[in-house]
Amino acid sequence: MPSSELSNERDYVHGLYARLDALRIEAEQQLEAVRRANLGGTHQNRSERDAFARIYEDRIAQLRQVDERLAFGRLTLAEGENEHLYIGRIGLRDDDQHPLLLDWRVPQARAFYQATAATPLGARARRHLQSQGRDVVRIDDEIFDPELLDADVDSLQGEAALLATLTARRTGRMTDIVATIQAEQDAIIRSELVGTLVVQGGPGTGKTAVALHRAAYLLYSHRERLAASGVLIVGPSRSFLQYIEQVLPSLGETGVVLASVGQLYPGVEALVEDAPATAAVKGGLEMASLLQKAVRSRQIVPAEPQLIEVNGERMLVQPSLIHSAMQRAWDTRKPHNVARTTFNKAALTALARQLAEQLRDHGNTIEESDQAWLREDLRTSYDVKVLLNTAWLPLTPQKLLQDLYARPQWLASLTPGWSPEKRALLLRSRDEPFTVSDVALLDEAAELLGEADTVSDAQKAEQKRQRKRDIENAEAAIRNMDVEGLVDARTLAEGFEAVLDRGTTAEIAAADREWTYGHIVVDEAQELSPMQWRVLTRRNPLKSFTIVGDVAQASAAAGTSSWGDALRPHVGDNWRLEELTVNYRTPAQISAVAEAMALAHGVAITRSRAVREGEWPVFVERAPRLAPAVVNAVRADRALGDGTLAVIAPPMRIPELEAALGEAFGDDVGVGPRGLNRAVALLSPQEAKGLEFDAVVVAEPQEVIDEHSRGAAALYVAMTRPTQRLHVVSTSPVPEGIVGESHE
Ligand SMILES: Nc1ncnc2c1ncn2[C@@H]1O[C@H](COP(=O)(O)OP(=O)(O)OP(=O)(O)O)[C@@H](O)[C@H]1O
Repeated sequence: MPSSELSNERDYVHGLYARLDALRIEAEQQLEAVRRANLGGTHQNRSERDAFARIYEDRIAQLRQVDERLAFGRLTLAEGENEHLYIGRIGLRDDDQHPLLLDWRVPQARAFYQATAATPLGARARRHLQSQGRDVVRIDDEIFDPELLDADVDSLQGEAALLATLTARRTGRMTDIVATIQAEQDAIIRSELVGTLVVQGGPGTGKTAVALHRAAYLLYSHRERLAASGVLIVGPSRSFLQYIEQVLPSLGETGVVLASVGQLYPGVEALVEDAPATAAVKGGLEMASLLQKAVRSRQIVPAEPQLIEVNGERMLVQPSLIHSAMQRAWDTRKPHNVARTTFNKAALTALARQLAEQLRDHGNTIEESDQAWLREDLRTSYDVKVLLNTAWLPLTPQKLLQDLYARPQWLASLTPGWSPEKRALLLRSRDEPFTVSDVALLDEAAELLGEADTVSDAQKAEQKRQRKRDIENAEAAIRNMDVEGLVDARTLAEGFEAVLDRGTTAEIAAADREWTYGHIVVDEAQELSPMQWRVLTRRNPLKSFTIVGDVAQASAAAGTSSWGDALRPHVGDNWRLEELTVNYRTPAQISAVAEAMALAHGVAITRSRAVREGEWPVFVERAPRLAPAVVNAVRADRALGDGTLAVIAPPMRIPELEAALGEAFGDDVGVGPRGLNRAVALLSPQEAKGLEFDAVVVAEPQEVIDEHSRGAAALYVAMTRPTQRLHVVSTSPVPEGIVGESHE
């Protein structure tokens, strides 16, 4: 390759950086000007100024964030004025609005990711630019037009650029892959917004990466539609969210709600997992009808007539009076707490009628106009309160669930077909914290119970009106400040909200159980239980989903082994499937051992092609005592190379390993999500889901398998986390399929 080509690219990219710097300086000056501007002292003016200041600050931050790998590709098109298109992390134009760099998400950039020699999509050649700091250090070309050169085109694009990324050391945080997105991945990222898209692929095939880039792409290309409703990204655990949270800002996207399945019910943060058998029961659809029965059973018609006293007058209330009032409430088909208002009104009217008749019978004159005070007497009567509350008590989801778990007789009366053992799985004391599986049940209960008061509805309506006013104000401010084009009114309005502490769309959405999102991305979706799917479909009535996962990795007891089965109750057969087939994470030697183990244990894995060979074999160590052997394995690994390391062990083994590793490596060791910022993370297979590390030590593999019915899948997950080295340490014979070398 002529070196002048490299120096040409270097010059061009330096030009882009000059433009980037100029834009940043301009934004800094504008920020200064806004801060200095004397807009008068009104509240509105101040919030406008602060919102503008925020926008400039965000813009400056964005321009700084894209400094690394600003431009990474070039497409050569037909000869002419725009022969070369440069692709990068953001779009840049010169002073005459002529494009200098295209944002990776614009339609013209598609060819950069998808062109092949067979279908060049209008491109004659593609060039990958690799940079160090602001300098281009290497270029890789693929030629599609034989006129330019006869070349052997590999099916993986930009091989050198890709391999350089894949072998780079991991930091404990995921990074973006904009520069090296592969064709099969790009097609998924740009797939249309509507409908349900399922992305199936083995470990390390880039499902998470693709899901996050798709979120960024959708927010960019459907901004109008999605900015107001927001995008929800659901992951399996807090550690996973911590791992991915940096990726979206680096893609220029912030208007996204990230939540683990334990955080989907506002106000409850569930961190504890149930034992697998309990999780399986709680995740099953029969819980929906159980909760429905539970609510209904709290609407109680008394068996006997009830004697009450109202202002000295004794009344015998017949069960039929209560039943008729209930019927009126049931006819509304409203949730329990909302229908209760109808019940109370109907019961009070009937009681007032009965009281009036009784008083007349006792010789009093009761006019129509007296009905009002009779009702008031009844409403404030202690006996009436007790009578109506006993029949129809207002309930919270938390209380309903706690009662259900803490009252064995009530549970038994609701579940005549269940065995005592099955019921025992749900029983627990009232003060135990809610678990991850409880979150979907709380949500279901909230749906059945409804809001007891309408204050929140009023608040929501006011929030909506306020948002509309904000947008109108923003439009006016944009006209006044003469900055049309820089920012749209919605973004500025978000700025007002943040400045005035009203919360951004994302914050409001996260706090509102009834919020409906424009799109939901679900990662590790194979782990979701049917009850959890119900929560997500309620949050997404348009059913615009991106669902990524691997049914072979399903290790949760209530997870799924078939997308059709999992999705049928929610979207029927209206979903489309895409598959990813290339493993970018795990070297071939490690994948082969993990796959052999999985196959030997009947796990129906999706085979994938590993993109690279590793430098090391799989290390397998049999030892009499676990903790010292794990410490040795960590030491042996550190001698081979550095980078991030995780010890993945059955939950029961974590305390002894924490003690031993802590003694050997001190503060370098962190347990659970905290470990992601340390040199050595100690995790359960559940916590390791979706993550990756340079090296992994799997402790007691047989115990991982034996732990529950899907233990082999959990072990498969653990063994497919490393990007470089895998060590297996065991005090018992290693499970079938695992072969390797000793450290010695
Ligand atoms: N096109 C690409 N260019 C560079 N790196 C990539 C590419 N695709 C995937 N990767 C990298 O491969 C690794 C695995 O990707 P990711 O975590 O998205 O896989 P996954 O399919 O979600 O895996 P698992 O099912 O095991 O959780 C990540 O480090 C990711 O950045």
